[in-house]
Amino acid sequence: MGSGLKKVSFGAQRISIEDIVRIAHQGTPVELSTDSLFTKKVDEGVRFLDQLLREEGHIYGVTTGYGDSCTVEVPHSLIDELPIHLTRFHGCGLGEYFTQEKGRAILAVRLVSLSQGYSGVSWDLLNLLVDMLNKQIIPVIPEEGSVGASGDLTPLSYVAGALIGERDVYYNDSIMPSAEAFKQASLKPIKLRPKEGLAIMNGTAVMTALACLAFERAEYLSKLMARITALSSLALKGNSNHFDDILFSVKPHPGQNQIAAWIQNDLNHHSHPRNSQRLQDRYSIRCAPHIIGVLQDSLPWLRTFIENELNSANDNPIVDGIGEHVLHGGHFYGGHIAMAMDSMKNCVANLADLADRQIATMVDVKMNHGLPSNLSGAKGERRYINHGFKAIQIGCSAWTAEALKLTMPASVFSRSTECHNQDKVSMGTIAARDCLRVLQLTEQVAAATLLAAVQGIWLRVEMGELEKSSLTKDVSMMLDDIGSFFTLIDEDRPTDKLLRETIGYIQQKRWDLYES
Ligand SMILES: N[C@@H](Cc1ccc(O)cc1)C(=O)O
Repeated sequence: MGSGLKKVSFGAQRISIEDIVRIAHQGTPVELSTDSLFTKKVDEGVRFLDQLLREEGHIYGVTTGYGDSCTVEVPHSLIDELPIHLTRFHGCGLGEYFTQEKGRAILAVRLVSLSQGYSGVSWDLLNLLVDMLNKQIIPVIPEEGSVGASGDLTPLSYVAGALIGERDVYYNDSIMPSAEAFKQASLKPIKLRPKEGLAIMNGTAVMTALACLAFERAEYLSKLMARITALSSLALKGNSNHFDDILFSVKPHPGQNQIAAWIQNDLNHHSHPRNSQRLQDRYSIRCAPHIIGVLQDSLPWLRTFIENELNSANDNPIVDGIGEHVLHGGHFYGGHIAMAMDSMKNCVANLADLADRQIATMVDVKMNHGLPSNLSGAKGERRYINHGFKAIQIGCSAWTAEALKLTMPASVFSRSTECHNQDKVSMGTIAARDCLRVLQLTEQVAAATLLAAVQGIWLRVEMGELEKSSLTKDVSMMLDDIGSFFTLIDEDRPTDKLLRETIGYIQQKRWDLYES
């Protein structure tokens, strides 16, 4: 995994969402930049912290307790032990464990923050993070226990713990103590220098990593829902006038117009009606650009929020070694990611609802313009015992309800915690986890609706009501490809494997949608 790919360089360039996604999915190798300003920042940060400690003997988080305990002075003889204690008392994470993929994203995102050069960490620490990513030694991190404002302290303590050889990691297809994995990979755990425990843990890496992974899935879903809408419209003998470019020129949301243009092309709609005789389709077809467009128009600001957080020194205190300042603030606060994730999950769940309404229309003879009940492909007497897409449509109702239920914003559930030191927190990590779950559920509804629309189109062709030759090249190619793993449902059969396969294809972005 990973070898042979172009390395992602940390320290000088801005890192993109796509860089993090590549590292997560493909294990793309990483390296530290040799840029002279970056090198100087790291060198000076380490030097300045040592000097300050020698000359003044007092630095928050180095010679004091943490957070509310900052008034506790730590005797110099115990300073070395302090960061180890930070990693250990935060070892209380619960819940499921993040997958290796997510773990890789988290490691990489923390490395982006530390390689801004404002955390006062050593080359040994940065190099070990790079080695762990390149040798695929990935901390096993529990998902729960972060309020997302004093940083993702608890989950990130599993990164810090792994670096010092005390926690479990995924390595070579098994889970083992990091000390053992390091031995097998000829690496050595580090001894944390003063402030390094805080530097690893005091930031937003977990929520930001999840946000990067969520973004690329949402971006694809937006396009996929445009294609599914076009296919649903074809299956339903819908009215292509609803996506007319003159119509959309009078409402200037660019993302909405992009979605309408894609659907218009898919429907081969090129002439404009003088006075349309056609009836108006239901909102789940007619207003699809207005619904998908909200996500499409949000993608640019979501990207800005996520990538600015990603490329920040989200740590406390900030160590400016060159200017010789230790600056105390709240850069571990994940408010932007919390808002991005709460907003994204709302936009995405609306797509689940949209697709759910489309499949509901296609299976119902009261609304589907002459398609068979439940889209069943059974003929003659066989029709009496076959139920087509009935249960799949019921499943969509369940997945959609679950997605909609999760749209409750997490960011409004701030709780005062840690003896009221952290009296306002972001809950961004909870928002990001919810967002990923909403994405999964929405991909499920999208897969079901995609298959239903394809079945509907095949039935229309069979009924002689749709000419294959009237379809665009892109739509035909996608239909042919889907035909390679999905055959018309005429006799009832279990469809769980087919659905899972289709969801997998969505997550792998199997279809190059609207790229040419
Ligand atoms: N995030 C706190 C530090 C902290 C660390 C660990 C804690 O358990 C609590 C607080 C700060 O920088 O101010």
